Amino acid sequence: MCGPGGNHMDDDSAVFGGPPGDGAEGPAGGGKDPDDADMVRASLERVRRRGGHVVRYFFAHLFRHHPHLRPLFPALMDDQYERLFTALVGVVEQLNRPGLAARLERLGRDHRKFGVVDADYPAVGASLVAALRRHSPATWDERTEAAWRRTYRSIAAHMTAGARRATAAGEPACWEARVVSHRLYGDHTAVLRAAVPTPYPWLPGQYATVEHQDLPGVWRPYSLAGVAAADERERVLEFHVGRVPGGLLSGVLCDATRPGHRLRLGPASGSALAPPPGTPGVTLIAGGTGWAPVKPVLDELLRRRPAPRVRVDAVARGEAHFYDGAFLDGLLRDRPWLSAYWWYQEQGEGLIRAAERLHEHLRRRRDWAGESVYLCGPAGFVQETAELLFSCGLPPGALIRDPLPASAARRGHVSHAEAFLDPPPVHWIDPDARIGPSADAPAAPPAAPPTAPPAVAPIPAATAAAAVRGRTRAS
Ligand SMILES: NC(=O)C1=CN([C@@H]2O[C@H](COP(=O)(O)OP(=O)(O)OC[C@H]3O[C@@H](n4cnc5c(N)ncnc54)[C@H](O)[C@@H]3O)[C@@H](O)[C@H]2O)C=CC1
Repeated sequence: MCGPGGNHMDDDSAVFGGPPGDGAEGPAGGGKDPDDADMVRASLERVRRRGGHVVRYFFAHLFRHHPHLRPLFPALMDDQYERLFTALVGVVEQLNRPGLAARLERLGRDHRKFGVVDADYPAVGASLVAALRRHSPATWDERTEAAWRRTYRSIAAHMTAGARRATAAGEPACWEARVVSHRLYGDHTAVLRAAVPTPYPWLPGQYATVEHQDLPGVWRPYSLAGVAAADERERVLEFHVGRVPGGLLSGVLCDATRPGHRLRLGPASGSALAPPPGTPGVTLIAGGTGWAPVKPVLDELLRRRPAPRVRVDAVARGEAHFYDGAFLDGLLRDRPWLSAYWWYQEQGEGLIRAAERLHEHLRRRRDWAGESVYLCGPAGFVQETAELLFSCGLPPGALIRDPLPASAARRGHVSHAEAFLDPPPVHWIDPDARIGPSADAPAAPPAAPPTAPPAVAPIPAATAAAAVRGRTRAS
């Protein structure tokens, strides 16, 4: 477990707020005056075009007046600017909406891993107001400033309340973990396992933010993979790390991580859990390392009695990219009734050819009634596949997926200003989506011994030729 005094800033969240301690004031973030939210929104809208400057000024102001806070942030601040502004925009857009209070409380809980304490909130709030004031000289007035101050007091009150509640409940700020195995597949994906000395509760489909000993302050979310029994699962965690070109943590986790290295983990989060017990049929669709959350979800489904009808569609760039093929091969050997298909492109084919093949197959399927679909992978793939499934008649409520990454919407933006004019949706690692396994989410069903296989969903004749069970090019 980590003690206080960590030095981190999350990837998807940011410290902001006013003086804490005077209690939540009405609806989250709204302050006492119902007009505050409108004033704050309008004020933020006016500086959006200069968002990059606002955030840089904010950090300069903060570190100048409170240099002791500098170590709470990573050495390299580059993407911190955008993360902070995105988080700020995300919260301001939700002012006075239901659910924001709970979101802020979870955010406060998660900020404990950075070493943030109650006393830091006023400093951050003051620098934020200073930055906003500085960048809206023509429109800033006393009423605007008062609205921001009230709003931040309310936000900070919810965040600090969440942090205090988690601490009082005995939840660690973060968990220490030690790498016990590391394997790099091809040049693209590392599968690593890490042991945690204390139980780390999580549910299939959730993720953890991870920090490596050599990159203090750089936290990134990774889905929790692995398929051991629940008690063991809490002690040995598996992560699948795809190399991100130019990425910081993924490079270290792929190339410079060895058994014995220390990691720190934030609490398990995420609401894209396995379909509820009783779901008759489930299609699991994974693109690339989107396989990581699908793996434990599949394991959970296979343990259910009666087991649902399960079909797996895994998509990758090439045969070599099925880094966990041996695991799926093993499942297929032991369960002849399980449907699992690999879709990949041949050398020389375009990146999305495999996805196109899968989509052709999905389009021909006619058995969507009562089916649930669990979908993970690259944002573009998830978005296109979801649209296709809806057009095939899958009800939106039958699709389980994480929110799309903000980076998907940022593609093509050349400046902060553009990104702020066309704000991204929240990252799939979205505080909104955070559910503490013990608090809000249903408990994982107990493991059951294998019994008779469920009925097999026959592949429609028209698609049989297009999808081959096992590790085969789907042409
Ligand atoms: N909860 C979730 O949704 C999770 C999402 N991920 C995300 O999945 C991604 C995996 O990356 P890699 O393993 O490098 O996968 P990748 O980039 O190798 O893509 C895998 C396959 O997906 C298809 N694909 C990729 N981009 C596409 C697009 N724009 N349109 C249609 N099809 C496309 C292609 O057929 C490709 O072969 C990462 O971005 C990661 O953040 C990973 C884990 C969980």
